[in-house]
Amino acid sequence: MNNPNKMSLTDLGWRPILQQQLTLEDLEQGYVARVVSAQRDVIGVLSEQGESLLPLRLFDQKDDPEFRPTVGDWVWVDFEHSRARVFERLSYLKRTAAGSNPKPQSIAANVDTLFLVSSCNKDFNVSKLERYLALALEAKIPTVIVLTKADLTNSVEDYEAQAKSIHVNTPVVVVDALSEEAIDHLKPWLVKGDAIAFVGSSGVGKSTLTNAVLGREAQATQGIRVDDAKGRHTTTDRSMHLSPTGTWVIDTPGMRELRITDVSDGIAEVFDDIEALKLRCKFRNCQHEGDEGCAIQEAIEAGELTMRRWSNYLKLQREADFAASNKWQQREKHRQFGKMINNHLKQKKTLKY
Ligand SMILES: Nc1nc2c(ncn2[C@@H]2O[C@H](COP(=O)(O)OP(=O)(O)OP(=O)(O)O)[C@@H](O)[C@H]2O)c(=O)[nH]1
Ligand SMILES: [Zn+2]
Repeated sequence: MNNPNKMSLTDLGWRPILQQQLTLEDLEQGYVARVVSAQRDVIGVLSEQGESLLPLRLFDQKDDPEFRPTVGDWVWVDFEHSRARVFERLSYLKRTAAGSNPKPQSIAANVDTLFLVSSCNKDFNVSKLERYLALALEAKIPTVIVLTKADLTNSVEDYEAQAKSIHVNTPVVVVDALSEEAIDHLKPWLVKGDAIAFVGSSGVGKSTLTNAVLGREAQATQGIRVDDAKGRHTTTDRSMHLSPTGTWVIDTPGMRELRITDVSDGIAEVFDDIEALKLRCKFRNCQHEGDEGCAIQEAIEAGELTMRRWSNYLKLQREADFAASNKWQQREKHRQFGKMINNHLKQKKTLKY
């Protein structure tokens, strides 16, 4: 059957480094595809063969929320023998759902550029941007901060300067997302074959920018409530769309649920200034609480480090430590349970023979 959605691996965003994960045998027995949509039991993929739907049960990793295929993933499929596997990811973004037993949920894999969207109004919050950026850098995704609603403020420069102060290597662009030029500001990152994604609070303009990149009429965007600067949540599906210029846009649901999981590396990267200062404290075990020769305290007094940034660093670090310890406790619980079962089986065996 003629499949209209046949695409070359290059157009799908294939990277030579992924080749290392393929054997000659793999290529003889199966094919490589990219996941463009994910539902509960089935994923949609595109490949040189065209478009197809694959049941999740083909994958060994199907029961692990972190390793089952998600949007953006590369997969290898041997349909004849009902086998499939997910490639090791070049980047991976997940979130932790709320609740007493938080399970990680995949947001996207192999994203090339993440646009962290906030707007020049009450949504703008440096500590929140630092939090998102820590997650993005932990996920190993090059990130750009996009400030929307430039047309609704007189203090664009002020917002821009604050955003730029977060991390030297993270570019900041300021746009009126409704204007025709908005897309020009994002052009440097809209590379053919690359996958991009917009994250940020509800109502900041993610759908508007997505529609601009995809060249489609704005749909499903909703009016923002002026009084509390909160928009309604309107984006729900999780899939990857192709723009007219060949860039893939991964459409993610609102990320209000984004929580700090185990992101100590991301935090260290966002706050590299603080990490560098800590090395300059007089004593190696400095608690940075008024200790003699504390470089952190000195930087705060000199106005080089804001109390806000320091407090947010401590707060995010505490959350990350907590998440890490929780993870360890969960693993320990599993280990103990496994041990109990083993002992039980052993006992049964002894009884039998
Ligand atoms: N004036 C102005 N309005 C904007 C701008 N960006 C977005 N809006 C408006 O703000 C509202 C919310 O924009 P959306 O694109 O739906 O926001 P979103 O981030 O996708 O929101 P969710 O789907 O809820 O996550 C819409 O009414 C947009 O038209 C901008 O730069 N300037
Ligand atoms: Zn110190």
